Amino acid sequence: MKLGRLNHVGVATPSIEKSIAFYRDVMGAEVIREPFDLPAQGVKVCFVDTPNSQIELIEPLGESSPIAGFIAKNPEGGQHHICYEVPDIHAAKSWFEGKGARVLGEPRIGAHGTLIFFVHPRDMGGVLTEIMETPRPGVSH
Ligand SMILES: CC[C@H](C(=O)O)C(=O)SCCNC(=O)CCNC(=O)[C@H](O)C(C)(C)COP(=O)(O)OP(=O)(O)OC[C@H]1O[C@@H](n2cnc3c(N)ncnc32)[C@H](O)[C@@H]1OP(=O)(O)O
Ligand SMILES: [Co+2]
Repeated sequence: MKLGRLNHVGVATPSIEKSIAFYRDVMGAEVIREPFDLPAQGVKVCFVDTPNSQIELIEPLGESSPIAGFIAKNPEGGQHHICYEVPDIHAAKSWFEGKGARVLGEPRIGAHGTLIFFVHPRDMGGVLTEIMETPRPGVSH
């Protein structure tokens, strides 16, 4: 497998509204997209565009949010994961499993509307890693 484009850096926050204000007023982010809920993934999401990638702000949504534990340990929030693009999500899943890495669950639809999965941080040098199928041109995400 060839290292693909860094699609986004996931940043967990207890308050997406406060984080939007930070990226707008301190970091000078021009375009702030509207936050949206991803109940199936247990997060509220807001993408902040950078010149060459995105910051994905994520806030726990619901009791069983997968980031509730992270926010409990890091009440101010913090860098949570990184996401790379791949051309074929299923081939990528087999690749990581073949390398003995723990793929967390089956591929599912992520915040860009394409299939994603996560690889356990303990198998990735301590970095929770999201793998995402590259959005198809002309398909809105
Ligand atoms: C999918 C929508 C959107 C998108 O981009 O499309 C998103 O990205 S949503 C992002 C939120 N969803 C997820 O993160 C799903 C995958 N994550 C998980 O399944 C869990 O967070 C998991 C398994 C990585 C950790 O679960 P939990 O926090 O409940 O377990 P522990 O606290 O026991 O942690 C186990 C072990 O991992 C270390 N850890 C936990 N979180 C992270 C992290 N974000 N980065 C690095 N390391 C992390 C933790 O310190 C523990 O280490 P240990 O040495 O065993 O103590
Ligand atoms: Co993500």
